[in-house]
Formats: sequence, structure tokens, C-alpha cells
Amino acid sequence: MTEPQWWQSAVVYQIYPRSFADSDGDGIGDLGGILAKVDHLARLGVDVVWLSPVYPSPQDDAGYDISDFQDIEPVFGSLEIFDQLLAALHERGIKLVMDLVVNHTSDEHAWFQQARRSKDDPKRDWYWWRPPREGMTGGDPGAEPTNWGSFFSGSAWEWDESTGEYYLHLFSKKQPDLNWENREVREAVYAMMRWWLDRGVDGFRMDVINMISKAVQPDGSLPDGVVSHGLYGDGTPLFTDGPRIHEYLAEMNREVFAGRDGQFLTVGEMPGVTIDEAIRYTDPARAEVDMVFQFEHVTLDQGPGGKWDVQPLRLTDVKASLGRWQAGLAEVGWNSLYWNNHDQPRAVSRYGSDAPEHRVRSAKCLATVLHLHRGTPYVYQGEELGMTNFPFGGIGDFRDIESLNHYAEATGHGEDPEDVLKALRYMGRDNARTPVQWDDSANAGFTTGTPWIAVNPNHTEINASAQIDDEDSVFAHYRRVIELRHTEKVVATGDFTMLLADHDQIYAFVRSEPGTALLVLANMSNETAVADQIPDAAEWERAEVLLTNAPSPEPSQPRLSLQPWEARVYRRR
Ligand SMILES: O=C(CO)[C@@H](O)[C@H](O)[C@H](O)CO[C@H]1O[C@H](CO)[C@@H](O)[C@H](O)[C@H]1O
Repeated sequence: MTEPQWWQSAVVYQIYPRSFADSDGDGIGDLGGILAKVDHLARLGVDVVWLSPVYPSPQDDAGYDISDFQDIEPVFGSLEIFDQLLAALHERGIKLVMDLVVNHTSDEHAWFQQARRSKDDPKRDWYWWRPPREGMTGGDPGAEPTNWGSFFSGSAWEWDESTGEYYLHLFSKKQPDLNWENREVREAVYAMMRWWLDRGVDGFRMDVINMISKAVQPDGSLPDGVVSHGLYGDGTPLFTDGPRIHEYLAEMNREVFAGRDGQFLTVGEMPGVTIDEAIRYTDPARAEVDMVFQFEHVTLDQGPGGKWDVQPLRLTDVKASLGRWQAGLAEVGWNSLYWNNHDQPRAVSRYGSDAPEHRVRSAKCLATVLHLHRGTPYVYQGEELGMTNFPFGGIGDFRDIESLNHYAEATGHGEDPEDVLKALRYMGRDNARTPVQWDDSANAGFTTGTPWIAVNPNHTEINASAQIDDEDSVFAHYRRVIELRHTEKVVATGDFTMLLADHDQIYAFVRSEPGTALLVLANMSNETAVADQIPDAAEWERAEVLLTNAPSPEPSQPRLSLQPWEARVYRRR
């Protein structure tokens, strides 16, 4: 990689506004709530906040369905409060990255309202409209222009009776896809992005940005997908990393960032992206995006049946996947590092252990392992407190459109509701969306009202106020690993070498640069383990311990023995 970039030694904190902190007692988090907690972020030591959507939205998909890109949803506040928050973060040296959701808009966005008025409307071609399948009647099952399924169950096409055509929506039917083939659409998006940069924001997290280029055929048609399982064809190969995607991202970078002063960060959320494609996206010489969110390690516990076909997670698979991406982007490109976000189950419940005897140490272990990899780490709100998945009961406990639609479709096709609920309880996105646990009071200090989704009952034990001044807390450990990236250049840019790849308990690797080497040893299991098979074990045994989450081993024990979920970082100069 060329010149070291500021974001190589930065740590990003993701805020999901609905669930962070509520300042007006309506039970929904808001910008005022974030403003009141900026010192929590400063104390943690993060460098950037990624703010999930706060724009006007009917909230069909919790804000990822935007009806106005250049304003703030009243439930979350106003542009005035937004400016106060931006100023408060900048005063503390923290940058703010907005969520850019431009693969689709809300169907209540003025653009779509216009487009659906008539086939001749100048905005019609801003979206994907197609007639029913040859010889079929619109609205009839199977008449959809392609057999693609939506990510939120059902077809990816919605029949519009008034104009006699279908429109495409890869997500909910209230999220029609924008047609990026149309230059007017692209220019409107670039103007909107410049508007936010002029307001002082520091970059964008780009929602499903590798889906904006569809494989449209010369005759304007879109091909069917292969039907392997389920009710619909798999359209993903026909809109993931599509034919013009690199052209669009290079154009966006030129039109929005080129020649603009400032230190910005852009990260593309890219389901299904490969290492080869990620290198093309993040190669600085190509000026597309700085880094991508890849999904390989968050699909390892998903069987051939997809997301809800939950399978056991094996450490060797996790290491193989993350190791591949470390090696793949070692020379060119850059990784984003994350265990969880607003779409994934809580890290400690999925990759660690949320059993009472292991939760705290495994939360710290996960932090050490992830933050010592080469890439930019992302902390999801509450992860720094060791928050866990929620003990969901029936479908009534869920709020997320993806889970609700899946439950309706699966049980509607005869699946046992209890089986469907079992998968939702483990993999459902609502696990990440329960309110942040600030203290042990009734609603965990999140709101004085009734929370839009229930607070995890374990907030009486797991909360910020119990941890903020406790040097042994998960919070304090996150502060230390974040500080390490700021103080140790080898953590930011050192080479990565995986060790013990086949060991099913220990995650071990070395970070090195001329003059310094770090060894990370982590026992990611509920049983003790000994890491004496590592190269130069004797030298490492005598090395300085830079960071640990457990008391040193008893003299009687092998020096490289590790308690369950114990993680150590050694340094050799
Ligand atoms: O949640 C997922 C799987 O359960 C992901 O596949 C998710 O659908 C995908 O990562 C895209 O997510 C993004 O776009 C969606 C549509 O905008 C929105 O619902 C997600 O919250 C957002 O992160």
C-alpha cells in the first residue's frame, strides 16, 4: 500500500439511532440522545462514528427506506440538532460518517411518487419498471418480469395496477431500486453527497453499494436467476458487482471527492463480494472506495438453505475466512474488521460465549482478536459493554421486517412456527437492535418512555454505568485495544501471519514490521488450551505481555497455556 492513510489507525463506532439513547421520552433513540453520550464515545477513544440512517423515512426498514435524503426524520431530531452533534463530535476529534442508501429509495420519496404517476413521467426511468412476463397477466403469480426473490421474502417485483407495469425492489416493496443506468439519477445522488460534505460530514458508509449495477441485457430485459432452493430464482449473480459497478464508483469518487480538501472515509457494504473484487474496489490507484464490508465470516453458520438454515460455527472456518482476507488484501486494498452490526446477531453470543462464567472474558477476547488484525475495526454500539442476544419469545417480540416477512412466508408454506422462531431467535437482526444498556434502571437509562423494542433483562448486570470506572470491565478492555491501534504502528500497518490454522480452540497470529513483532494468542473455547506448537515458542514465552484479559498462568502451568477465552498479546522488539 502507498502512503499510510489516517483510517488505517482509526477505529469506527457504529450508532443505530433508534436504539442508542432517547432524549424526548418517546421510546425511540434520537440525535439528542447521541449528543448526550458523546463523552462515552470520547472516553472509549474511537475516531469515527458511523451513523445509521436518520433521514425522513416511513421506517418500513427502520430508516433504510429514505423519503428525503437532505433532511432529518423528526423522530430523530432536526438538521439543527444534527449540526450540534457534528460540532460536538468534531470538538472531541471524532469524525462523522453518514449512511448512504442509494441502491433504493422509499416508495414515499418524491422521485418515486413522480415516477409511478405515468409511464411518460420524466422520472419514470429513475427506477426499474418492466411489463409482465410475455403472455401473462400482471399481478398473477409468475407474471413477474424475472423470478428474483426479494431479500425480505416474496418476489423482488411489485405490480403497479395504475400504470400496468412492475417495479423492482430487492428489499421491501416500499424500497424500489434506483436505476443507476440513468445519468440523472447518478448526478442527483452525487449532488446530495456533496451537500452533506459541505455540511461538514467526513464520509459515507454505502449501503449494498455493489448492487447498484444490474446485468441488463442489450434488449433491456433482465435475466432470470437459477432456482436452487426456496420459491424464487437467485438474482444475486445478476446484480452483485454488476457490469458497470467500477465505472459508477470511480465516477462517484471523481464527482464527489476529487479536489475536495479534508480527510474522508468511504466504506462500501458489499454482500457477496470476493477478494479479487475487493482488491479492485479498494486499490487506491483506482480511487473507488477506501474499504469494503465483506460478508464471508458472517455467513459461516448459514447452511445451503440460507440465512435461516443455522449451522454450528467452527473456529477453523472463521480463521480460514479472515485469514484469506488478510492475505488477499495484504499488498493492495484494505479490510474492514467487524464481528457484528445492526444486521447481525451480537458478537459475544455468536462468536464468543454469553454463558455467565465466560461472557466478560470472551467479549474481551473477541475485541483483542479482531482489533489486532490488519484493517479498520468497527465497534457496534453495546459491543463495548459485552451486550448479548435477546431472549426472544414469540413472533410478537420481533420488529424487523426481514424477520416478520420470513416468519409469515415460512409458516405460510407449512414450516413449524417453533422451528422458524428458533432461527429468528439466533440469527434475527433484532438481536442487535435492543436498546443500549446505559444503567440498571427500568429501561436501562435508554428512555423515560416505553422503548420501541424491549430492553434486554440482563441490563441489570450488563450496563455502561457499571463498567465506565471499572478497569476490569469489557469497556475498559475495548479502550485498551483501541489505544493500542493509536500507539503501535505495527497494529495499524504491520504484516499479518496466521499461526495454528487447524487448531480448533486457539486463534493465533503474528503482526510484524521491521524491529517489532506482536504475537496474539487467544483461546476461543470453553476449555483450557496450550499454544506451545507456535514457532519460536521459547522466545515468545519470555517476551513482554502488552495486553491480556486474564491473570498470568500459575507457575505450575505451561507458560503458553490459556484459560477458556483467555487472550494475550506479546511484543518482541
Ligand atoms: O441483513 C442481512 C442479512 O440478514 C443482510 O443481508 C442485509 O440485508 C444486507 O447486508 C444489506 O443490508 C443493508 O441494506 C438493507 C436494505 O437497505 C438494510 O435492511 C440493512 O439494514 C442494511 O445494512
